[in-house]
This record gives sequence, structure tokens and C-alpha cells, in this order.
Amino acid sequence: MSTTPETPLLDTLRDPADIRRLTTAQLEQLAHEVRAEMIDIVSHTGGHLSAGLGVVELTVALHHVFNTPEDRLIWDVGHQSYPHKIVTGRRERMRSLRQGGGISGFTLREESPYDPFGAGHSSTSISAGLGMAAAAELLGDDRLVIAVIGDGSMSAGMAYEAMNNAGAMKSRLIVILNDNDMSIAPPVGAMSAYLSRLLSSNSWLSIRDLAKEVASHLPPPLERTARRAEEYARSIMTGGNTLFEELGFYYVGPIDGHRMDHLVPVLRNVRDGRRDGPVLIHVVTRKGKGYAPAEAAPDKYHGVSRFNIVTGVQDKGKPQAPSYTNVFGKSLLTEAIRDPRIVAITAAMPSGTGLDKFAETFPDRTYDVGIAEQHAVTFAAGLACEGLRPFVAMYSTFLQRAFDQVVHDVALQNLPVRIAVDRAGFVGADGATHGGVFDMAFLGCIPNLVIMCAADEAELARMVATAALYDDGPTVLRYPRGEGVGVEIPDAPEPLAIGKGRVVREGKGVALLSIGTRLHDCLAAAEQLAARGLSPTVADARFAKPLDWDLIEGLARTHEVLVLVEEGSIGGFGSLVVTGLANRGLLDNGLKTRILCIPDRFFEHDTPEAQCAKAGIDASAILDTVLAALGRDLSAEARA
Ligand SMILES: Cc1ncc(C[n+]2csc(CCOP(=O)(O)OP(=O)(O)O)c2C)c(N)n1
Ligand SMILES: CC(=O)[C@@H](O)[C@H](O)COP(=O)(O)O
Ligand SMILES: [Mg+2]
Repeated sequence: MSTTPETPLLDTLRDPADIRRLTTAQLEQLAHEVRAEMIDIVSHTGGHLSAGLGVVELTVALHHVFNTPEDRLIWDVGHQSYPHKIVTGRRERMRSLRQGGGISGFTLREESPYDPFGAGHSSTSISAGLGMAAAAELLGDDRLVIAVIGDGSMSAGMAYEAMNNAGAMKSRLIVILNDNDMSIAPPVGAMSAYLSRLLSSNSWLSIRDLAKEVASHLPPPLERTARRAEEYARSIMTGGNTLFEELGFYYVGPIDGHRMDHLVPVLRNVRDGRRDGPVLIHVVTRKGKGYAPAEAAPDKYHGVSRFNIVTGVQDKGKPQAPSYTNVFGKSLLTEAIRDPRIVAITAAMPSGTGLDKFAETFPDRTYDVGIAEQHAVTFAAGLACEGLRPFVAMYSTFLQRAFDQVVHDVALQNLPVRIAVDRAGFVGADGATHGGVFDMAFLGCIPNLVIMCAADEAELARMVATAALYDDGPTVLRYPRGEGVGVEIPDAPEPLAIGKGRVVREGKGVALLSIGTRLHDCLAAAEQLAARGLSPTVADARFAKPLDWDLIEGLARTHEVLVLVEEGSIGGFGSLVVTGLANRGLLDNGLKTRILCIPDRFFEHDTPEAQCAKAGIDASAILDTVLAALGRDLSAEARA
């Protein structure tokens, strides 16, 4: 790699091997350029900003010291991997970030050999890294495995399960704890407080780092003595062993994650040093580093829309209607003002779930449990046992983590826990890792659950009111990401009759029965069918459990075609309906029944509309399905 002072280093970079040849000053220069490039990219595409900005120096230092991709570098969650993508051959393609067919916003194995493990959900990196390290040992490979995990992600149980195992296995795994004292929101919990104490009781590593440098260059016996002395010095400084040391890790830190001259020697030391157990390097960084608006408000710049670099103002567009999240938050607050037994639980997503407003009004009745979805659900079960009315608000995709807790701790004991499932359905740019597509299938099979799906924001307000009053067992309310459809929201939402759907458009011949917000595509398809001389009935099931058999049986007996439409995977609403129809003998007389649900594959990032079109659950797919079921010539219809 030949450079002149005028040539940006980033322009000359082919792959990380080039980074390995740079001097410390050049590494600093490269970090500077990567940061500027990342800000420019995200200002055009939107995406995760402040987390990536905080790890620019760390990214450059890691690729400088370690032999990636032969050494495995795993980023937990992956939302901070943009600098990594920029320096691993994806710089140009980053301009297509999170767009259909473009670069993923998370690490993805199929995207690059430099992404040895895909992510999106948090706290998987230590487990995956431990598996890779164990495989390397078993296969006799000399490679190193480095897992980078944030302080927020360290609040999840899985991280501790993995550390517990790593310490016992004496694995050679290297864990880098990227401590920026932030999750999306400010971090919570005893672990976070512990990390702060660890920092305040430790000076920066530089002096001890020097001691270790010396130690590693001494012959073995002396080296051990020197190490012991250094460890002793450290335990005096921290007032005892760190939690990580108790778990069997060799703890190094804290070190300043923005100082290349600190990072590089420490990483080198760890690379070349001991091989008889896992190492944890405690790196301290600043979320949003190097971009003033993000540094000032790392939570607001965690995930951003396109923005003006100079002003920092994000282009969020003009909302046409309130988001479902906000409607949920407001509705719950209204109920809670009336009912002191209502409490709210979030797993590290107060603003994402709309519970931030609830927390402002009722701080004592709000619990942010950290990234701990399993615990959140069982914690809610405990609250319900004592007569409270807990609402656990969680994204559909993260609820996947708590399946057994819903089954074993909530449903089996028929506890009145309310589970608010946000981001249900396609979520767009976050792609397959965050798609809320499985909840209907994995919840629909659990006894005792009442499952409601909102077709619009007024329905959601009514569902919150319904759940607030329902004490006979657990309830689930499901609603999507994004804005409502602009209907008026009643001031005093009337609770729904449990298990009762509604006919929205009376017709004959063809019945479209939807659940959730697919209703609007059914209505649009009905208009198009009407233009072709048909008069479809459109109904909103409202409840996936219990199903409204009066409604469904009526539709089945009086129509020739029944199309079931949902924004969820195979095995959800449609399967529940068809199972019931079959067992009631309602399919025996030739009812033409079709299920439009999300097909049996993963859908990558795109707009939610494009995802629905690709999945075949939009208005045009409904239209085609009906015409095909009626045996009408689709190509002739299209020509008409
Ligand atoms: C299982 C799971 N729950 C929630 C989230 C949402 N989430 C994404 S990033 C994040 C905060 C992570 O904090 P930290 O690990 O400290 O990383 P930072 O953003 O501070 O770099 C959260 C809660 C997730 N990705 N996975
Ligand atoms: C990385 C992560 O899991 C979150 O930051 C997520 O991207 C938030 O998604 P929303 O924008 O839907 O809140
Ligand atoms: Mg953090």
C-alpha cells in the first residue's frame, strides 16, 4: 500500500491486511477517516449511528492486531459493525445499507468472511465465540476468537451462561467488554453499577499495561512471578478480584478505547500472551464519539433516519397518524391512572415500546429489567401472582427468547400477565433478525392465552382496555411497527367482547378474513374485486385465540371462497382457523380455502411494503388468490 499525505488512507485500503502494516499514527488517521465516512453514509441511509461511532478506534485496532478473518471477530448485536464493514471490503456497498438487496445493518455470515457470526439479537457473542474457540482447540487450529460485547448486552443471562462455561472450560476465548455506560437507554441494574464501580476504583491501564509488557518479555518463571505481582497490584487497586476473575477470566483493564496507543499494545499483549484461560479486556468508550449531536444524545442517535450532518436534524417525515407504539403507551397510561394495580415492564426498550411516558408518570410502577426478556416475563408472572396487573411490552422478535417463560411460568399457571407484542409483522430495514413474524405461530399453540391483534390504532386502544380488565388468564395484544392508519382514537375506549370478531364489509361469494393490520389490504383488494363485478365480504377476526367460531362458521357456510390473511408465519392464525374448519367438517363441502401468510423462509431487509409484496400477503396477492380460486383467467383479468 503506497500513500501520499494527500491520499486518504481509506481510499488505499483493500482489506484488513493493509491495516496490519500501518503505524500507530496511521491507524489514528484511518480511524478518523472511517468515522467521517460512517457519519456520511448513515446521514444518507439512516441506521444505527452512535454505537458504531464509539468503536471506530477499537475496530481499527482489532483488525490491526488480529489476523482477521482467520482469527474470528464477533460483534455482539452487530448494530455497531458499520466501521468493521467499511474496512472489510464493503465500503462502497454501505451506501445501500438496510435497503432492499443492499448491505445488512447487522453482521451476516453470507455477506462476508469477515462476519463469522450473524447477529441482531444481543448477548450471543460469547457463546458463539466459545463454540468457535472450542472447535479450534479440538481441530488443532491456532486461530484466536474475539467476541466484542457491550455493557448493555452484558445484562442478558446468556452472557453469564457463556462466561460460566468459558471459565470452566479454560477456553482461549478473548472477550472485549465495550463499556460505554449506555444501552439504547441509560443502562440499568446491578451489573451496570458494578462496572461503574470498577471504573471509578481503577486508574487507566497504562502503567499496569507497561508492567504486563515487561512481564510478557521475561522468561517463564520470572514472568509468572511478575504477573502475580501485577495481579496482586491490581487486586489492591480494585479492592479484590473482579467478578470476571471469579468467573475464571483474566481481567485486563480498564483501558481507554479511543486511544490507539493504549489499545494496540494491550491487544497485542493478549494476542501473544497466556493461553490457559479466557481473557476479558474492559474497554471504555463513548457512545456517539466524534459526532457532537450523537455524543450529546446517544440514545436519540442510537437508530436514526437520514439526517443533516451539520445540524444533526433527522428527516423523520411528517407523521400522518400516531405510531402504534405511542397509542399503546398512551392507552396504558390512561388505564393506569384509573387502576393502581397496573404496572409496566420493559426489557431495555423504554422508548421503543412507548413505556418511557408511562415511566415518567409512574416511575415506581415501571420496571426496566435490562436486556432480559426471559426474566421480564417471569418477573411479570410473579407480579401477577400477587394481584398486580402487569403489562410486559416487548418486540415480537425479542419475545422469541421468552417462549418457555410464557408457556411454563405464565400460561400453565393461567396468570393474568398482559404481553404487549410490538413490532409484530415485518419491520423493514432491520430485516430478518428483527422480523416479528413468528409470534402468532409460537403463541397460538399455547393453551390459556387470549390473543388479540389490532387492525388499527383505535382497535389497539380498545385492546389495551380489554387486557387491563381481563383477569381470567394471560392476554397477548399484537400490533405492528410504524404509524396507524389515521382513525380517530376514542377517549374512553370500550373493551372488546373476548373472542368476538367483526364483519367490516358485507358481501357474498368471497370472504376475506384477516387478522391485524392486513385488514386494510383486504379492503383494498375488495375494492378491486368489486371493480371486477364481485362483492366480497371482509371480516376482521380480532382474536386469534379464542377464535370467533360463530363468525367463521357463518362465513364458511355462506361463501364459496374463504381467504385467510395475516402478517405472520406459517402455523399462525390461518393454521388455527383451517384446523378448526377441518375438524368441524366445514371443508368437506368444497369450500375453497386459502391461507395467505408469510411463506416458509426468512425475508431480508427492505421496506415493509416490499416485504409484504414479496411474501404474497398484500392487496394484489389477495386479488390474485381470489381470482385464481374462482378459476378466473388472471392474465385476461390483468389485461382488462
Ligand atoms: C435480545 C435483544 N433484546 C433487545 C435488543 C435491542 N437492543 C439493540 S442494541 C441494544 C443496546 C445494547 O447495548 P450495548 O450492548 O451496551 O451496546 P451499545 O449500543 O451501547 O454499543 C438493545 C437493547 C436486542 N438487539 N436483542
Ligand atoms: C439493534 C436493535 O435491536 C434495535 O436498535 C432495533 O434496531 C430498534 O428497532 P426500532 O427502530 O424498531 O425501535
Ligand atoms: Mg453500551
